[in-house]
Amino acid sequence: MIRIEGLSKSFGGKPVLRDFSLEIGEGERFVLLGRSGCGKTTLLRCIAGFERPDAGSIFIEGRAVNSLPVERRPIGFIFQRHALFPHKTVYDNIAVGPRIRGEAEQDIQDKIDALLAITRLTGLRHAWPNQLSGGESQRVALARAVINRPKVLLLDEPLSALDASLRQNLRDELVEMQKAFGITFLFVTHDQEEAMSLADRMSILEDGQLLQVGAPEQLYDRPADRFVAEFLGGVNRLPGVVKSEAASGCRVTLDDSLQLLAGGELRFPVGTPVDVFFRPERAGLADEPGTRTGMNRVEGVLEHKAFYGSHTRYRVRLLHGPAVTVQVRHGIDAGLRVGMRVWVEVAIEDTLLYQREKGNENDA
Ligand SMILES: Nc1ncnc2c1ncn2[C@@H]1O[C@H](COP(=O)(O)OP(=O)(O)OP(=O)(O)O)[C@@H](O)[C@H]1O
Repeated sequence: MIRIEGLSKSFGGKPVLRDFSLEIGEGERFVLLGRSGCGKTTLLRCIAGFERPDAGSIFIEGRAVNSLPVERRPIGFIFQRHALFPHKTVYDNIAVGPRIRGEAEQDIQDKIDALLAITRLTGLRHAWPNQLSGGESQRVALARAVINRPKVLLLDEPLSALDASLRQNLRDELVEMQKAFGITFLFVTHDQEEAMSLADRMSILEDGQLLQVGAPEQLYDRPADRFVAEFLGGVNRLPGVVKSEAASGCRVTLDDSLQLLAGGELRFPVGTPVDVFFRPERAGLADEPGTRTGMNRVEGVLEHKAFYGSHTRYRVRLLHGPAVTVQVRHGIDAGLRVGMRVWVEVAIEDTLLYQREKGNENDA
């Protein structure tokens, strides 16, 4: 549905997008995650036609749109600061597009009635924008963006101005509406949780290019590089050196007396300075060394405990290494007390390996 080939865009000689390419399938929800200023909005503005790329092509349904003006592209957009017309009611705000195109008033009314029902705004059709909550105005913006039945909807952090609980509800609603309308979504955000919960596929934009494209679970569980791993959630990082290769992965020494087996796809030659990564919630804690196979076990002292309702986070000072964080589901950690000797357990397959960053090679 969307194909972008070799897109480049600079501002004042500073490259923002560099030879950027991406394909998004029909009806797919694709989320682009990136930190502030990485070029997310610039990309959407190029696709929508507000910005002219320096190089590259944009195709929608196989048709090149580079030379089409904004209003001729089959695209709807919702931006972070959507502007509803303050002196128009909800109904009239949604009707703006079809009225400009000269559609019959009865047809417009039928379309808006259906949209108001889907967006749960029927009771607010005569309300004014200043009478709406943040979530309601965002739903009006959505109805307004999709009334022309665009093939593609571009969403630029549309939920970021809302508070956390509302954001979560609206995310679920957005997914339902996207399925109901059958529209292809390209959603950009700097919020990793939002990205993962919305996406069929996602990617991270950094330095004007994509780091890894895939399903959220794939990026989270099998990050292609350390930047993706760190961007998508908490990680423990233990510096070490590759000692030997084993059938199930690389054996890494962290300290003369501590070895771990890392089972990710990334393997490095013996002697390479590496970082072992594992996520706090993929680790477990035990008060005695367990016997299950396929696990790394590291001994330490439980230093700190914080209860979060659904889970508890522990800080464990390793006997032969730094402190690590372990997150355990509530109810399965009975009996663990600060000061105790414990064993941190991480499955070999959840123990990932990345080459140490330049400049930190002597960390271990
Ligand atoms: N019209 C412009 N003129 C000059 N520089 C610009 C222009 N638009 C964007 N930039 C610069 O390009 C870079 C990328 O901006 P962009 O708005 O695309 O980032 P973003 O990832 O959407 O950030 P945020 O998450 O903060 O909205 C920034 O450094 C920004 O200052």
